[in-house]
Amino acid sequence: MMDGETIKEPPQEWGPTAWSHLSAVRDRSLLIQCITNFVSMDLVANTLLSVGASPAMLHSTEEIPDFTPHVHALYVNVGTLSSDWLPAMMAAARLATKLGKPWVLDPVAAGASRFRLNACLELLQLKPTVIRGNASEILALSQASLAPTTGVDSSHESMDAVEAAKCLAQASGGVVAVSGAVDIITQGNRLVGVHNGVPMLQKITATGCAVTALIAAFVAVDPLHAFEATVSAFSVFGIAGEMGMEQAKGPASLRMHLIDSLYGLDQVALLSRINITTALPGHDT
Ligand SMILES: Nc1ncnc2c1ncn2[C@@H]1O[C@H](COP(=O)(O)OP(=O)(O)OP(=O)(O)O)[C@@H](O)[C@H]1O
Ligand SMILES: Cc1ncsc1CCO
Ligand SMILES: [Mg+2]
Repeated sequence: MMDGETIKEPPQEWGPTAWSHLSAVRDRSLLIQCITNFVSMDLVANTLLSVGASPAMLHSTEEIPDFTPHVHALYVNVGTLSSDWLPAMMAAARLATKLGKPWVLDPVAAGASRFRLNACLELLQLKPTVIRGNASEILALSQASLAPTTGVDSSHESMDAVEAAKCLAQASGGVVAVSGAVDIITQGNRLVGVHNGVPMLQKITATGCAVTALIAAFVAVDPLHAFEATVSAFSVFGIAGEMGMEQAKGPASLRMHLIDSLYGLDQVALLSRINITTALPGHDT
């Protein structure tokens, strides 16, 4: 293989990988510190609880030295960022990095303001294990796009951000994930697409924040394989969305059935529904 060439992954391996990650998360009572936005706190906490993890929404700077050393992973989400929250995000991320704990960044609306973009760039310096955003956020962050985004929703398709994601992964040294109809996950010379999920997930606020929290839990069980953990978390969340949609009447009931489906997801359903590709249309892998 030539340097820089993308490795072709054997897709048949992903079902057992995702199942073993979900089983490990369920078995281990993982403590996940979440410094997340006000909109997402409820869905993030309930998503983590549904897979057996313990969410803790502690965001005071004063508590970080006592608490962060005990967590299995840290989740930082800048959705409702203000200047008084940034020091806690930075301190927690710095301590997690120093202690060798995985931490995951959700750069919500990264391009919406100079303040937010600078905050995200400062957080990037602290080497997140995984960065998960929508296409507009990843484009803004990788500075492939200098135009401001319109808000927290994506105005781009995830495929638009493939090259930006690869650049950001190389620059940051972490895993970069772009959510969308196809979730793109990349690190170094690896790249896969997760095709699970339903469009209605976009009609529930904070499902992106929730899948990032799930990634934090999955990475906590397997910090040395953050790429596999991230792909697994996306497929589990997407499958739960598909199964939830079979019972839902609209976004509000999908939110409820999504959580129930995450809680009840079994091996047979996961193995039969997982849909992962390694060759993306229009991208020569
Ligand atoms: N068109 C689609 N088809 C299937 N699944 C989708 C689609 N768009 C998004 N998803 C899924 O919805 C979830 C949220 O992704 P999305 O890209 O909407 O995040 P986001 O924009 O960061 O959301 P938020 O900011 O509200 O948290 C992911 O699990 C993603 O796979
Ligand atoms: C709607 C909204 N505004 C800031 S954060 C957030 C939740 C989705 O990211
Ligand atoms: Mg988001």
